[in-house]
Amino acid sequence: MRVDIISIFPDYFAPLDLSLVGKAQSTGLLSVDVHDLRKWTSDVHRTVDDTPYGGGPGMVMRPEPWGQALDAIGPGTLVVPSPVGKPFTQADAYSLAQLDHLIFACGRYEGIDQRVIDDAAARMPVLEISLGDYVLFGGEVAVIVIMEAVTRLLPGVLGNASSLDEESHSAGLLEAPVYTKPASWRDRDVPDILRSGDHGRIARWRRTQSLLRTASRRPDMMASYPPDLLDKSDKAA
Ligand SMILES: N#Cc1c(-c2ccc3ccn(Cc4ccncc4)c3c2)n[nH]c1N
Repeated sequence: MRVDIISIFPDYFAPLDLSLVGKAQSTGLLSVDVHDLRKWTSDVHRTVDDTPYGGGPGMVMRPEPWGQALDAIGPGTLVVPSPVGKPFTQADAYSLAQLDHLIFACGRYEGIDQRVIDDAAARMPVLEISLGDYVLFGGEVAVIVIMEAVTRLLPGVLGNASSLDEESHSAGLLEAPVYTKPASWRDRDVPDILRSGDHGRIARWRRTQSLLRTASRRPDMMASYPPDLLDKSDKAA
């Protein structure tokens, strides 16, 4: 997978060289290039913003530098983090992980001139994505989140690919609680079932915990969980 990131704060993406994203790059599963939008400005002040037509607070990102940047880097699938985007989900991460070339456009100020999105959409797929219902300063942190969610789904990145199957949001439910040694810590013991060695019972216990946790914390997920996937034993949970 090839990833290009365009931002006025390219140094923001240094963390992508750490952890598994960095490993994915070193093993050739992923190539990440970060571009400074100001590279495509032509004035002495390298201006990327201007006042909004129609008035209003703040500044808007000028279309010209973005147009030239996307002409140079595209085509690919353009991902634009935005407070008005579609909420990002694990399903979106899976979809993005199938693609060959992602281009992330990191806006700042009050956003990017709408004509940049419209112009790009005429020659490549454009996805406007929101992390959630709160307002950030810009798109950079969203790109780091999306990059982490997508990269961990690339074949070969996670040592134990089966861990993807049962983790939260992949199976449509929240995952069960996890424990490790010691068996007792501050007078709190690991549930006996997890130390029983009975993998069938352990699997049923985890399923029950997953359902209980999801019902308690995310009734919205329970409501959209396919009823036919709830078997008889679950109904007793
Ligand atoms: N993804 C995502 C986001 C953003 C976000 C993303 C890109 C930009 C570029 C500029 N801003 C600042 C801004 C723009 C418009 N209105 C208010 C503030 C951004 C916010 N905020 N909240 C999210 N979940």
